[in-house]
Formats: sequence, C-alpha cells, structure tokens
Amino acid sequence: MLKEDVSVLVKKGEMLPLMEEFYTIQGEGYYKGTAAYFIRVGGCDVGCHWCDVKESWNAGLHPPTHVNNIVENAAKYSDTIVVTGGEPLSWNMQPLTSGLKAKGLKTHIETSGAYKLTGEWDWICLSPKKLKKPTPEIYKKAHELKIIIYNRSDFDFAEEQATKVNKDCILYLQPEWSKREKMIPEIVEYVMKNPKWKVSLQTHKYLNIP
Ligand SMILES: C[S@@+](CC[C@H](N)C(=O)[O-])C[C@H]1O[C@@H](n2cnc3c(N)ncnc32)[C@H](O)[C@@H]1O
Ligand SMILES: Nc1nc2[nH]cc(C(=O)O)c2c(=O)[nH]1
Ligand code: SF4
Ligand SMILES: [Mg+2]
Repeated sequence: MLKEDVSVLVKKGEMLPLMEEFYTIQGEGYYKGTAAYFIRVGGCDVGCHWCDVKESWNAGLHPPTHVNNIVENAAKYSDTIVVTGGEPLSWNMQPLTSGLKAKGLKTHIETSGAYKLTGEWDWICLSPKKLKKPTPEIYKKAHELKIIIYNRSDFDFAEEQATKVNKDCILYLQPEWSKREKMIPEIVEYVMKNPKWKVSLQTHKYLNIP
C-alpha cells in the first residue's frame, strides 16, 4: 500500500501502529487477576521518565495494522480486550472498539487521558500524568483512577485528581515499579489513613508474566 494511503487510514483509526498483542492476566486495578487479551498500540509523547514501555513511544517503529485484522485475531483469545500502549488515545479508537463490540467483546482501555476520548469502552482506567493532564471530559467517564506513586508529592497529585472524577470512580494508588520498596510502606500507611483509596500492584511482574 502507498505510504499516503496508509497515513490516511491511520488518521481515521482504521489502521493502528501495533506494537504487540498478548493473552495474559490483567495485573493491575479492578480487573486484576482476570484473563484478558492485550493490544498494545505504539505512540506516546507524554514522556513519563519512569515509563515501563518506552519502546512504545515512537509510533514509526510499529507496523500500521488494519483494525479488522486486530479484531479477528483478538476474538480468538478472550471476551475481554485491554487496549493499552503507548497512549491509545493518540489515535481514533472508534473503528477498533466498534469492531470489538460487534463481536460481543468487552473493551477496556488503559489511558493517561491526555488526548480526546474516542471509542466505546466498557471500562476506562484513567492514569493521569502531571506532564500532560487529562482532558476534562474523561473524568466523568472513568471507572477507575490509578495514580502512580513515585515519591511523596504524588499523594497530593492523587488527591487533586480525585476531586475531578465521578462519584463511582474507584481510586487506586500504584507504586512506581523501581521505587516499590521505598513507596509500598508509605502507600500502605496512606491507604489505612485515607481508606477511600485502594492499593494496586503490578501483579503480573510478581507472577513473571507479560
Ligand atoms: C504503559 S501505560 C500505557 C497506557 C497509558 N499511556 C497510560 O499511561 O495510562 C499502562 C499503565 O502502566 C502504568 N505504568 C507505566 N510505567 C509504570 C511503572 N514504572 N510503574 C508502575 N506503573 C507504571 C501507567 O500509569 C498505566 O496505568
Ligand atoms: N499483565 C499485564 N497487566 C497490565 N495492566 C496494564 C498493563 C499495561 O501495560 O497497560 C499491563 C501489562 O502490560 N500486563
Ligand atoms: S503516558 Fe503511559 S505510555 Fe506514555 S510515557 Fe506515560 S506511562 Fe508511558
Ligand atoms: Mg504494563
């Protein structure tokens, strides 16, 4: 296909730069422990210094892939599909999610919320970043708020973000992986003092699975 044709389809969200796909157990948040098929879409310019998937950032390194092919393949593995990245909302998620919904699959997203919310989602995990704050619209829709705790100032950021979400949104504090030894005791103490928060761990890393 011509380069220009590909970029038109990517612009529409009919093709997406696909980094990887894998069937695993959701490690984080509310659905932790649940089998799910992960679709990791390349491209992110938020720039978290502790990001655990920096290889995803450059969209140009990941092959533009037709969403129909992504959907056909995903349906073979699971009824729960987690779309992550990179930042999936860098792209128009409508074509991908309408394809997944047409197959009766449940659509979950992992997002920083930094870009316009597109797509039809059964579950939105919003993980805001200080460097590029979420768009106002996504706070009303998020099912869980997951704040990464790298240092103590992140507790203040968590409280500030919690004022913006809807009343049913479940609140999680998740230790940044490289700081887990230092920050887990602080998170435990914080959650016992402020029980509206729950702890989320990256349990897939403890299980040694993708
Ligand atoms: C790699 S991000 C991709 C999705 C989206 N860009 C986002 O940040 O929500 C997936 C999840 O991993 C979290 N995360 C990334 N690096 C992490 C780290 N080093 N320790 C703990 N959580 C991390 C993010 O906050 C997000 O909730
Ligand atoms: N098992 C597993 N669970 C996850 N939950 C969120 C992840 C992500 O990178 O978005 C992730 C991931 O990479 N693996
Ligand atoms: S927004 Fe997500 S993918 Fe982008 S740098 Fe931050 S953690 Fe990594
Ligand atoms: Mg991950």
